Amino acid sequence: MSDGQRSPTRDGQIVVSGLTKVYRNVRAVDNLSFTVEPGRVTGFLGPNGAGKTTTLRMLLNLVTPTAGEATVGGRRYADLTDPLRHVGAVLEASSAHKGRTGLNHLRVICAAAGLPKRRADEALALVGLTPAAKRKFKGYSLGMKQRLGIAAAMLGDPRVLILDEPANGLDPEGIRWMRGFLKSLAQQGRTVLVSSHLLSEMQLLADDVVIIAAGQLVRQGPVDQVIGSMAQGVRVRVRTPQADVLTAALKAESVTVATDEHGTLLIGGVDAPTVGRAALTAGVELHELTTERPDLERVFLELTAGKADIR
Ligand SMILES: Nc1ncnc2c1ncn2[C@@H]1O[C@H](COP(=O)(O)OP(=O)(O)OP(=O)(O)O)[C@@H](O)[C@H]1O
Repeated sequence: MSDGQRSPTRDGQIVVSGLTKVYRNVRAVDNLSFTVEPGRVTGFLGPNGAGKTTTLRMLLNLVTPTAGEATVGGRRYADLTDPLRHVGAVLEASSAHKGRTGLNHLRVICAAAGLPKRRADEALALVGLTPAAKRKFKGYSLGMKQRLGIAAAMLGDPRVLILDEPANGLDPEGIRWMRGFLKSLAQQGRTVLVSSHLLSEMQLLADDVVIIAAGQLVRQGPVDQVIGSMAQGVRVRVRTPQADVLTAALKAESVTVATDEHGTLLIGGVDAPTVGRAALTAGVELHELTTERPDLERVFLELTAGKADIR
């Protein structure tokens, strides 16, 4: 890596260590520590108000921490000699001068950052916006604005990309494009840190997750491991007009039976064929019998339950 950026920390690795931000009466981020590895997409997840944006802003030196620090490749963002060449960031839907074309918008940034003009054309091509290069920003759709924001972040060909809710407002095709694009950046060995509320999308996109709630770390690790760590894994979902009879029949099998708000039974510790046989033996009519595997959404809701309050 250039600029003598060597350190015991791996190039492109993000290390957040004891990071804390206290506003007047709220601990927005509370002694938070985690690492983000290069070559992987890391989903940064948390309920509303968990402290995700504040953390990302501290990483980018836009907010001063009350305590702790965050480094990229062993250096604080403020200490990077040429930050745009190391870290690209997309914090909110891109804004630009309304009358300026997408290409000119990027050229202005290149000029200000001392980057060659051709990077504007390259970055536009990278996000598929070349056909709209000469169109004015005011005519861009929300999806095109998001792409332009990413193009701006890629101008310095950074090793690390940080995005806050990049899928916000995108249509399904836009979301699919974003997924492929971010995965390809990780495959090139870059570090990709993405905050999002869209848990089903994160399950498709992320290799690792960092889950926070109320400013604190709740869980960190590869998505598969985090899902696999669920106390109750696979469960059987049953709808029946004779829930009491089936529950009594299953008690003998020493299984756990819970009921959701619609009266559907959620049965743990047993497989679907066993439930089906118990129902047949007890003469119970079934309207649904399905095996439910844990997913990121279920894990997230279980891990952050009761911590999603507005602070
Ligand atoms: N500038 C500020 N002044 C005072 N409080 C703030 C400020 N910025 C954030 N907060 C508070 O800090 C907490 C964390 O906010 P933050 O925006 O970081 O959460 P978030 O996880 O990004 O939320 P969301 O998912 O809703 O965007 C919230 O309680 C918020 O009200």
